[in-house]
Amino acid sequence: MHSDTIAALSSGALPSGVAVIRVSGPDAADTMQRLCGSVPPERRASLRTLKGAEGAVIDRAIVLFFPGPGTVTGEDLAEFHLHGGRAVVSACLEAITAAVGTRLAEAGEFTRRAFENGRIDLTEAEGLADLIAAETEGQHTAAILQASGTLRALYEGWAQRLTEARARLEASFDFSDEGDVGEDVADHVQLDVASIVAEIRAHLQKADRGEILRSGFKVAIVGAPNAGKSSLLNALADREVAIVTEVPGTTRDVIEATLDLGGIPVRLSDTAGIRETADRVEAIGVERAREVMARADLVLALVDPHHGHGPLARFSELLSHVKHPMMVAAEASHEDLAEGTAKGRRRILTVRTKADRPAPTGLSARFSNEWSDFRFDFSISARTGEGLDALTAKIAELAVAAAGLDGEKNAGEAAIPLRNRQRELVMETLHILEEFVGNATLAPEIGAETLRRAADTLGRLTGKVGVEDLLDVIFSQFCIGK
Ligand SMILES: Nc1nc2c(c(=O)[nH]1)N(C=O)[C@@H](CNc1ccc(C(=O)N[C@@H](CCC(=O)O)C(=O)O)cc1)CN2
Ligand SMILES: Nc1nc2c(ncn2[C@@H]2O[C@H](COP(=O)(O)OP(=O)(O)OP(=O)(O)O)[C@@H](O)[C@H]2O)c(=O)[nH]1
Ligand SMILES: [Mg+2]
Repeated sequence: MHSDTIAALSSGALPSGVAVIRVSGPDAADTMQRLCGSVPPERRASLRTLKGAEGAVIDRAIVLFFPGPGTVTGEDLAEFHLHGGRAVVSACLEAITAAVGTRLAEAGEFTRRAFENGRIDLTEAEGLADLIAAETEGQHTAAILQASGTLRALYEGWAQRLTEARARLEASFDFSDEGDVGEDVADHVQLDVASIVAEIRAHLQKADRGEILRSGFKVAIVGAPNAGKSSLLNALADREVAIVTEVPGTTRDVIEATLDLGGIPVRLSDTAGIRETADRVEAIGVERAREVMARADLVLALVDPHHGHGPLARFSELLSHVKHPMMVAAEASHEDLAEGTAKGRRRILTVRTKADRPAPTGLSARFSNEWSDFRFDFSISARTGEGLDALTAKIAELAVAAAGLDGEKNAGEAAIPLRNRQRELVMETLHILEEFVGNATLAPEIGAETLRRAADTLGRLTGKVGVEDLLDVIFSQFCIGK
């Protein structure tokens, strides 16, 4: 338990309709007494006139007192729901911190106390941080699950089973001269640990989804210069994010816009038109376009068949820069293209642009002929909006599927490691357990020690084991007042 009492504005930017100041610690009741003249009935909203040291009225406000340990922080907690003016709030904070032993809270300090007092574990604290940062429905859902303990239950469950397995192994040392008994136990423990390993592997496979929920589903808009890439970005973002001109080679840098599609943050990157170029700046842009394409979860390959941006073979060459095992448009069937990720490849959608313009004739027909038989996934016009809804719906569908929000509804399965910290420790646990599984020659004493290390690593995930060094990093990422 802490001996000092902390206070902070826990609501948002001022001025606001109402501002909430929270006070947590042994002097919370005292603070209430000083400012209100009495401590209101526990856990009941009460209207009080708050006064400062000299008796000046600070505000007439709603106040609440929650006695510990049944509170968010596990300590006595006082709340002042004030009129949200800057002077009101600063006068109130000043009056609160006038007492010796009461000070302003640091970022994340309320949540840190909740953790230190055993009200929540580290994964739940991380879930709370994500909950506050959540901007889309998908992020919201994942954060709620994590804040309410789905990861905790999973990791504590594994740690528990490992501890039991180790206990059985250790008990078997004593029987080792009785031959069979020891071997029998060892076999069973091997089976148990193997099934935990399988569960951990399945859990880690969801890490990509966590990454998508946290940092967004990445969509690269690529194609030859002038294909209409920037126009598509602007149309989807519904604002003029990128410069559009009739000059091929207009876009040189990567331009990003984030949309909320199906509850998933979708990060669109408009890129420089890909071509051989002598222009140094444009060449760098083309290189960046290739990098963006290689990292994308989805590639939108745009073609304006009116333009002589080269034959189908060049388009294939373009798509060959997609990092995953290659699919060449000229060779791949339409179905192959559409089934991109289903076969473990990056997904590519081919998009014909400028659908509002009449079919090409004359000179340009020479180039477009090649495309007349090509079956595009989508045909759009940034100018008229034609086809944009269908394309958007497809992107949303793919983003939702990639984030894994379309299937499993039960909480255990939906538990996704969202953070690098979580992924790395789960990975470490897996590697330790892999030393154990299938290693029949391992001496039981060493096996038991291996299981202990794995359980400890899980303990670092939930914060049960040696994480002092981590706490400053984790909690400083919160805002003041949380
Ligand atoms: N005004 C206010 N609103 C808030 C918070 C707060 O601190 N103050 N919270 C801050 O994060 C969240 C709510 N979190 C809370 C968590 C536990 C308890 C609590 O009193 N728990 C007790 C009793 C539970 C019960 O009555 O069922 C307990 O767990 O023992 C209160 C709020 C969001 N809204
Ligand atoms: N008619 C018509 N013109 C379009 C459409 N989309 C884009 N354009 C025109 O095509 C030209 C090129 O558009 P951009 O969006 O700048 O093309 P880009 O692919 O970003 O080109 P770079 O940045 O040079 O690689 C501009 O003159 C646009 O007005 C469309 O749907 N219909
Ligand atoms: Mg452009």
